[in-house]
Amino acid sequence: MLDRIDFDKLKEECGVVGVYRNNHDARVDKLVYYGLFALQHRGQESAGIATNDGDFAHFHKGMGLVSEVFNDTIFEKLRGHIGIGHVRYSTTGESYIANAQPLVVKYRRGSIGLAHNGNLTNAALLRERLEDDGVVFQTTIDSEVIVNLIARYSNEGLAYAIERTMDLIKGAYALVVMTEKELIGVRDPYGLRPLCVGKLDDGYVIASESCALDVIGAKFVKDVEPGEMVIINEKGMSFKQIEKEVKKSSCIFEYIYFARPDSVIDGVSVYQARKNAGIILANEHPVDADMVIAVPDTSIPAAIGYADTLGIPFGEGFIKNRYIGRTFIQPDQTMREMAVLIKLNPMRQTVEGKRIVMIDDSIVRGTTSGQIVNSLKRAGAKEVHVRISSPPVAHSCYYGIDTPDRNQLIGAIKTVDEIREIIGADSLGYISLKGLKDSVGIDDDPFCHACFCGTYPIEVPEASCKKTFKRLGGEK
Ligand SMILES: O=P(O)(O)OC[C@H]1O[C@H](OP(=O)(O)OP(=O)(O)O)[C@H](O)[C@@H]1O
Ligand SMILES: NC(=O)CC[C@H](N)C(=O)O
Ligand SMILES: [Mg+2]
Repeated sequence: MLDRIDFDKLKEECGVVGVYRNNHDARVDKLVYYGLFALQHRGQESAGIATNDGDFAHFHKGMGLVSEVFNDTIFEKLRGHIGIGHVRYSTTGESYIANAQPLVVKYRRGSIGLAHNGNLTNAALLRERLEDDGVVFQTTIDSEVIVNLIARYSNEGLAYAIERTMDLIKGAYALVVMTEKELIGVRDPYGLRPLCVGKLDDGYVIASESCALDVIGAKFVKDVEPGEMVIINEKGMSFKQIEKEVKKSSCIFEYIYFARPDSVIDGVSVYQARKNAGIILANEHPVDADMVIAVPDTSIPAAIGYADTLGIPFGEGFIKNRYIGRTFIQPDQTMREMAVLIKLNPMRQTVEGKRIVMIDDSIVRGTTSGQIVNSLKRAGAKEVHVRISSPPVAHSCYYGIDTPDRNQLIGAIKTVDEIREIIGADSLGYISLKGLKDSVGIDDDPFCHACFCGTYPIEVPEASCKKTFKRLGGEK
């Protein structure tokens, strides 16, 4: 049997988009599609679009990339002036078609479509309670708990149902929810996952990142605030603050790695935050070298900031094969070891004989750094100094990043010097947590940085981990 290598270790986060057009004869299918296309970096396992024409819901979901899942025949049936879409990276429940989103449920009041980015920390418990009440689940994802609760409370309208549901669900969620009449977006009270709103000439868009608004010609209106709901219907767009009690704790990893650099999240340009991190990293860990290189693509802005600050030329040290998908079929163990090289090939022409500073955004298991430092040396680099624009990842995330068990996190089990030795670097420096926070530059530390410091904004009961869900779902 062929072996599969997972190239995307912590890559994705799920992306959501919702579009509402005032004219009931207008269609949203292509707008949702292009919005999802812009959010593809957030999830590559499955993609789906659900629309509503005012009377009926239509949907299509499939495994793979947005471009692989949809075609003209499928668009034919995705009629309607309201629509939502989702690209998935699984956090609770396996990656298979039944777990693809959006979820669409039909019941006596009509239909509810829901797309979720994030991860609930009490889904297992809520699911058990719902099952005790006779609810039957069709998927093993946490998001189905949310849609069930919304349906249960929907006798007084969608906004009320979501509000009631928010009293019960805990954890990370940025949702877009749709009925025959309206589109609602909501961000959890901690604001763990991003969500923003834009305006079209004839309607509105809600999306995980502002880059999705740009591609469909929507004008950015605002970020949805933590605990805030945006309600879009025939009366226009309105906002309602649901919860204010907790301290904002948005995921700082969005700035480091997840989000696209052309997005602006909570008023901060992701590109600028990454570049600032490079500048701060240069001040915290300078080194005498001939060339600064990035591990493409995420760390390019940080590498530019680092190079500019120390007056060292920035160069291209790797060529990235852009055609590698989520998994790569490997014939044998020897090829397995070449996996990272297939993705990132060093440029002998630029690195040979030079003292190189290699900037990457993070070290999680240490696989990438270990293999590419080695490959740079084989390509003739005289010295390789590694600088990382985030602190050591030493704690698992329960809010939507698929970081492995703690004992697989190299930052949790090894010292910086041990890691330097393991990856074969001549020196290794990580940005400090303070430096990272300063790079984003928002006062009062409105971030979750539990993966670095181990302080979790929301309690994480053992039973809520995804393994429990896999068991509940009877999966392998
Ligand atoms: O220490 P590791 O376990 O190797 O994880 C860290 C690496 O993973 C990510 O890259 P990834 O290859 O997932 O995606 P990218 O090409 O978008 O940077 C990240 O940018 C680091 O390069
Ligand atoms: N990465 C995510 O946001 C995942 C959403 C949801 N928990 C799922 O597994 O489908
Ligand atoms: Mg990388």
